[in-house]
Amino acid sequence: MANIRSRVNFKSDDGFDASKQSKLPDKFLRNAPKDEPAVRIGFVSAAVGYGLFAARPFKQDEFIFTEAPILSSLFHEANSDDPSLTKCQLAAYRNALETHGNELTAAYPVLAASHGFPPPAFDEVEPVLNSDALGKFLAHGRFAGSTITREEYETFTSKIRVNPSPSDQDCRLAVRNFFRHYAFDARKNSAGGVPGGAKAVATQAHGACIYLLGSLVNHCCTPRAPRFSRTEEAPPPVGPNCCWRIGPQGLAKFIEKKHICVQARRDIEEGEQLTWDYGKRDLGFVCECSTCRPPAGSRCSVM
Ligand SMILES: C[S@@+](CC[C@H](N)C(=O)[O-])C[C@H]1O[C@@H](n2cnc3c(N)ncnc32)[C@H](O)[C@@H]1O
Repeated sequence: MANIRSRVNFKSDDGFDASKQSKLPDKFLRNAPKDEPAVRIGFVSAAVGYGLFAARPFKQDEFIFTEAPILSSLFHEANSDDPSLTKCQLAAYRNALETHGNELTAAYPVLAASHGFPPPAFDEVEPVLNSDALGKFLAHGRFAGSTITREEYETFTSKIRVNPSPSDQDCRLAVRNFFRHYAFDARKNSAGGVPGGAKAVATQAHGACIYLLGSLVNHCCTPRAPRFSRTEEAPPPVGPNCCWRIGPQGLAKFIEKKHICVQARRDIEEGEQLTWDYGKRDLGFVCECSTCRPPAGSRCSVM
């Protein structure tokens, strides 16, 4: 994918060098995530796109991974039409493309296509998906590659429309939409909620962050409490299995400013998709989660 870097020629600096932030002195590490394969990227469906999957079992409350942002910028849903905000977001994306073009294009092919970069062929993208490239911002926990097959990738990317000659305005709109769906509010002590959430407030001091892996976690609706009698067997666990927080708080002193930390809400099996509840009423997409569409044969526990 050398063509991406050689074609990218933008100048800007969002001033955050994640690679310098990812190592902490041991004294700050309290119960940090284990440094063994934690997550892998996989394909959920053509409608949902990629997702993140457990590469090993996790116990309830276990820390899964901590990751520095690949890019950060300003974001405020209520002011998302403000040209100065979209200008900052575009500059941040272009800046990140210069240094991390291959990873960004592999992780977010739709956004790249809106900037005129067609999805790379599977043979080009597979080494990126399968190497540590997508896990390069992990401070704790390790990336275990991808399970995406050629067929899945090609089916997914064949539906992506490339804008052959995007204007600056096209690019700004695409990046704004991207921030709505992928950015996390990185205010001190933010947790739970939703990437690009309505409460996301961004000023110079509070950036909105995109994470190579963290931003690939999909939404799952929280079911209402299941009703079952004492004699009945408890239904299998459903609903979101993870939660997140950004920045140091509580006992998790190992979390750096602007780093996202992902934690298990309940026991998670190897291979299970990681999800959390975006918490928004208007999600901006038709929900395909396991609560709304339980797998065939499973008992619905939403009452
Ligand atoms: C934060 S991204 C998650 C990663 C995304 N699947 C991808 O491939 O880039 C959020 C986007 O993923 C899709 N998505 C996430 N959860 C979904 C769900 N439960 N049902 C349908 N689409 C979902 C929507 O397109 C949403 O805008």
